[in-house]
Order: sequence, then structure tokens, then C-alpha cells
Amino acid sequence: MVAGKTSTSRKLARTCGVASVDLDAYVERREGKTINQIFSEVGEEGFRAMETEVLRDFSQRDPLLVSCGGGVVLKSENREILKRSGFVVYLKVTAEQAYARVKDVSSRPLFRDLETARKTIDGRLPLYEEVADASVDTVDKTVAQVAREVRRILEKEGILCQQRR
Ligand SMILES: Nc1ncnc2c1ncn2[C@@H]1O[C@H](COP(=O)(O)OP(=O)(O)O)[C@@H](O)[C@H]1O
Ligand SMILES: O=C(O)C1=C[C@@H](OP(=O)(O)O)[C@@H](O)[C@H](O)C1
Ligand SMILES: [Mg+2]
Repeated sequence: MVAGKTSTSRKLARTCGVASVDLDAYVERREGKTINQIFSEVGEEGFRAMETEVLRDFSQRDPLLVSCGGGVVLKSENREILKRSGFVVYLKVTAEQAYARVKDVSSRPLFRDLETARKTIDGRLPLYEEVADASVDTVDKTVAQVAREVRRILEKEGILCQQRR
């Protein structure tokens, strides 16, 4: 959470002219509810079911930049989809940096305080590493810098065409 997945993907889509979708934004629009409302109405389990459904749908469309929610790695089914059908870039962040970026964490039901954020990040680390084809450290970098790094990786992999600079 707050690694900059949504912002980086949006920036990259704009600069590279590639279609993009944010899974959380898509779920919110489809349900006509915020992530918070979904969590309070159907719980995390209900939200995770929706997340898997949209991940499955969008994994079949190509080329597409998909920004996932940070908890997408929790289900093994999702991890298999990510590994099978995408090139996965893991954006790394520390709990401290994430907190410094957003003072108001109220729109993220699972990001409550610094200690919880630390534990969440530590607990998920092996899962992110399991699915990642590449990783980018986002600490002390702007969204534009992170997007540039991701773009270079995708160009090197032959996923995006080299752009003239
Ligand atoms: N590299 C960054 N530097 C500074 N602020 C950032 C950076 N990446 C994201 N942010 C800010 O942090 C907040 C959360 O970013 P977001 O892209 O929604 O992260 P995620 O989708 O990983 O949770 C936004 O307010 C965004 O502007
Ligand atoms: O890490 C998580 O479990 C979650 C991250 C959120 O997305 P971001 O990582 O884009 O904030 C959102 O999917 C939901 O609040 C749950
Ligand atoms: Mg996001």
C-alpha cells in the first residue's frame, strides 16, 4: 500500500500511450461503492473475491498496464495468474515512507497505523518476491522517476518499444 502503484501506472500509461486499468478503481466503479464501503459491507473476504474476478478478467487482455491493490498477492490463485499472464513489477516501499506520503490513510481500510503497516509489509514480502519479475525501490523517488525506471525495465524486456528521448 502507498508504494505508488496507481500513480506510477497512470503516469506510465500517459507517457507510453499504453492502456491501463487500476483494479481498485475498477471495482469501485463497477460496484458503485468505495473500497471502504465494500470492506464494511462484505468484509475483506468479499473484497478479495471481487479483486480475483477482475484480475482474472484483465489478465486476458493484452497489452495492458494493470495496477493492483497491495493485497493481491495474498491469494495463491492471484499469484498464479500474475506469474502466468503478466510481467510483474514490484514497487518497494517502507512503512515510514508510505506514512510520510499519505497523512490520511482512511481510504485504505488495512493501513491503520505505522506498526500495522510494518507488520503487513514484512509479512507480505516473500509473496511479492515470489511473483515479481523485477522490482523498483520507490523510497525517496518521485512518481516520475519510478515510472521512468519501470519504463526502462519494460523496454529492456521488449515489452514496451524504446522511445526516443
Ligand atoms: N514516489 C512517490 N513520491 C511521493 N508521493 C508518492 C509517490 N508515489 C505515490 N505517492 C503518493 O502517495 C499516495 C498513494 O499513491 P498510490 O499511487 O495510490 O499508491 P498505491 O496504489 O501503491 O497504494 C498518493 O497521494 C500519491 O500521490
Ligand atoms: O494492501 C491491501 O490489502 C489493500 C490495498 C489497497 O490498494 P493500494 O495498494 O493501491 O493502496 C486496496 O486494494 C485495499 O485497501 C486493500
Ligand atoms: Mg492503488
